[in-house]
Amino acid sequence: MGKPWAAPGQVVGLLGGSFDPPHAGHVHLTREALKRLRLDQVWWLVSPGNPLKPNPPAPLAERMAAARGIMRHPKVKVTDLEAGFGTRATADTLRELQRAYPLVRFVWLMGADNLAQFHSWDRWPEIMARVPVAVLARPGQRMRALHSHAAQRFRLERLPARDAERLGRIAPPVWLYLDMPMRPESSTAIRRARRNAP
Ligand SMILES: Nc1ncnc2c1ncn2[C@@H]1O[C@H](COP(=O)(O)OP(=O)(O)OP(=O)(O)O)[C@@H](O)[C@H]1O
Ligand SMILES: O=C(O)c1ccc[n+]([C@@H]2O[C@H](COP(=O)([O-])O)[C@@H](O)[C@H]2O)c1
Repeated sequence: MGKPWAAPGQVVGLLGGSFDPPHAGHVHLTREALKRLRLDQVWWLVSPGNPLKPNPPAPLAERMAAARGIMRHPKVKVTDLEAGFGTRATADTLRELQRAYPLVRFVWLMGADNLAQFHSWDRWPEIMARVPVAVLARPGQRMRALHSHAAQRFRLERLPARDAERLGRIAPPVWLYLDMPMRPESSTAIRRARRNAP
């Protein structure tokens, strides 16, 4: 796959995930982020494998094809950039992206469940230092996320949601939590339902 392109100064949201499989919750998060954060683009980073998940996901090509099938929007690109870089840890992926696209402004997007365990990610403060972070609501995760270790440690760097449009142009560390109409889908639930299907 060719590398995606962004013009100098563009603000590009990054949604990293296993996408095993991709679902309507991912699409919803992406559309909300595009609109609320005024992003020029969103790039999905379909992960070769989450470093914290012991079981390997479905083959990358399968997840890429499914992601391209479900996420159709002119401003969204589904990528396997991490496979190309040979990175798994997000801190490494961001370093490579910033090296490859020095004039692009990246914003890390994630669901609230990921903020709740963000402090277990490899070199997570480096991620906060590299890019603004937007955390989007996910059912049942609001309190866990907002009381998480990462939220507490970076409480002074939290931007109010009303300033969402500015997030991508503020120097990190900076983050915000965005409430939005929530979607219940999860890949775990879909995999379970498929396993139990007759
Ligand atoms: N329904 C949803 N609402 C909001 N964010 C979501 C939703 N589903 C996934 N996300 C976010 O999308 C990103 C990628 O998610 P991922 O591919 O792990 O899907 P998942 O449904 O959480 O998978 P799994 O159940 O296997 O952990 C993560 O930041 C996650 O928080
Ligand atoms: O860098 C890490 O240590 C790290 C630990 C857990 C998850 N991540 C990233 O978080 C994103 C969401 O992962 P997942 O598996 O929950 O979809 C994906 O881009 C992973 O690579 C990254």
